Amino acid sequence: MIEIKNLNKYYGQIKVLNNINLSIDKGDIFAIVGHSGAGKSTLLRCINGLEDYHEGSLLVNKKEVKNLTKLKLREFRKNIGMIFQHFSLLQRKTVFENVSLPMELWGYSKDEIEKKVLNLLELVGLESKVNSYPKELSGGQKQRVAIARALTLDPEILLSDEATSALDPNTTTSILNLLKKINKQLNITIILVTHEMEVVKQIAQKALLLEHGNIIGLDVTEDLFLKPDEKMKHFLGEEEVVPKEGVNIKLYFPKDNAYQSLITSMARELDIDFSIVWGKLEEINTHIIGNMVINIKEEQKEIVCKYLENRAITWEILK
Ligand SMILES: Nc1ncnc2c1ncn2[C@@H]1O[C@H](COP(=O)(O)OP(=O)(O)OP(=O)(O)O)[C@@H](O)[C@H]1O
Repeated sequence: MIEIKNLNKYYGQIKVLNNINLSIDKGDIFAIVGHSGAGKSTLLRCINGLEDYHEGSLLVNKKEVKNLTKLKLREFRKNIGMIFQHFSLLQRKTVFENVSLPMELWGYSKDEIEKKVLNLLELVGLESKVNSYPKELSGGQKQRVAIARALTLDPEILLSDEATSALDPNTTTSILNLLKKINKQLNITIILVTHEMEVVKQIAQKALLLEHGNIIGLDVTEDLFLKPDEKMKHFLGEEEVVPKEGVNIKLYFPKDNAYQSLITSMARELDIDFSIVWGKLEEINTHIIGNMVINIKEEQKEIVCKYLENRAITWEILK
């Protein structure tokens, strides 16, 4: 649905997006992650045609975005809803009026607007707030209004620019659950920009990591977190502190393997002792994944490696 090839974008002399290549399928929930200034919002704005790009290609539904005429661009943007960190609601308008705004601009009839807006407010769980004003709503409720507004024109794509960054963790989870529901029920492709790894873990099926305009990771979310490469570790700020003595082995448990008592059976079968340096289990995109570092004696290295080689498990010796 979205195909980006060798995309470069400059602000003046400064290259802010460097050789971006990625594709997003219909129905995906795709995260663009990075620290401040990485180029996330710029990439999002290139996707909806708000920003121009200088080199490369960006196809949405097989159309090159930068070649769209003004008129076509207006039609194109109708197909892309957007939500923001600070909700962008009009304070003097009620919830109903805020949500109905895009439909009014597009000249829909009063009946169509009323039906659609009430349906959407029900979908986002705000039917009781139809006549409230934004100042009477919590942050989470304001974002629900913004989500309803973004869906009025039946877009195929929803772009979210740090939509949960101003919310507390519980409210964030409830908004992410709403986005998942929308993705499933309406089959809307969701692209979200965030600097929060928790958001990525909770919702994204795939994620792109951006640093200074460069892609430093692009994968299925579980794989990004299951076995992070050096860049990803640095990105996550994870420094592995391990004992200097002996051999440290890191074990990665994929989705369905997390609960297997592999290490206890290994200890029993090989009749060896080892220490667990650290371990953690995490829920990523509804799958449990985990990793663990064990420390063994140098003389046990060969037999343990042999044992692990015969298992369906990923592992590495930490240097
Ligand atoms: N209109 C502009 N003119 C010039 N430079 C810009 C403009 N917009 C963004 N930049 C620069 O481009 C780079 C990428 O900005 P962008 O807003 O895309 O990053 P980001 O990853 O979304 O950051 P944040 O999370 O802080 O919003 C930054 O160095 C920024 O200063």
